[in-house]
Amino acid sequence: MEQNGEQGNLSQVRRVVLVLSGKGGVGKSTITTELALALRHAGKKVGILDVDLCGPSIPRMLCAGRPDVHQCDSGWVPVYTDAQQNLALMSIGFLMEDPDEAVVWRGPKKTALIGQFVSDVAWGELDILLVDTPPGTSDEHLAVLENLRKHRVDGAILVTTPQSVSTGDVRREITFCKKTDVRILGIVENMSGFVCPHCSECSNIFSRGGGEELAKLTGSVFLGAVPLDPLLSASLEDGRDFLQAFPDSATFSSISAIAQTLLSRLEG
Ligand SMILES: Nc1ncnc2c1ncn2[C@@H]1O[C@H](COP(=O)(O)OP(=O)(O)OP(=O)(O)O)[C@@H](O)[C@H]1O
Ligand code: SF4
Repeated sequence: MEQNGEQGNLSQVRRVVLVLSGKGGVGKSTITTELALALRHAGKKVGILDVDLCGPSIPRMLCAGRPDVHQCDSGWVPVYTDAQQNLALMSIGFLMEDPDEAVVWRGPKKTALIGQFVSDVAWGELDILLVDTPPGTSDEHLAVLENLRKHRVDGAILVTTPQSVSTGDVRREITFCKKTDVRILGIVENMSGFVCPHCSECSNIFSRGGGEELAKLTGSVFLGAVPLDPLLSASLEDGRDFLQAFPDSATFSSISAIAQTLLSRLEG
């Protein structure tokens, strides 16, 4: 593919933020999607780069389907999920004919593909690009970092659940960020309490507050907690904008507050 100069495709992207989690299923893609929507509601021009090869779920959450992606002179053209073109998405899933094929790829093939993918999207002007990575820490993460770093990486958000805080997965992420010199913008505790679908009362079915405690212990910032909310999972299944549909919910307030704290961290 014709290139647009060194990392030219990211040259108009003001902030680049990685979203990491110690293990799968903790809601990393959910938090990426909801933060992107909250930032867009706050008037920002946002992009999501979904490099989760083994489970590219963001297109489903944003109801983007499997579009034919096109190339222009400067790279792959992202898919816009809104009429105003304020939320751009590029998923590695768009480029795979068979979504199961990545499972059998060997390490070098994965890292080469990810490296090229990161460099080859024609983002245009963006306030923030959120990068949804695979769970854990791997060579794929290093390939993402190496390629983004030619332009910039402003930091990482770590997503955890109350239970995984105690298993050490998040600590490994923190060590990864420290070793690779990536600024930790903060920790998000997801599935923190359960919102009753009948009365909207939030109950703590698991322990709560572990993310905040971990943030204190490791000298990181606690960005906030998001409850397990059946209305949120239903919205994600339908590809509906939860923040637009439920602006009075406590979950809406939590997500918006996290987005605001993130913005001030990026400015600070
Ligand atoms: N706060 C929440 N409230 C309701 N449902 C949630 C919440 N967070 C995540 N989920 C649901 O949990 C499931 C897993 O979430 P998600 O795909 O975001 O996890 P993940 O960490 O990105 O997983 P992986 O990286 O392994 O693909 C999804 O079906 C999502 O809808
Ligand atoms: S929180 Fe209230 S409405 Fe919901 S299940 Fe419990 S008692 Fe019923």
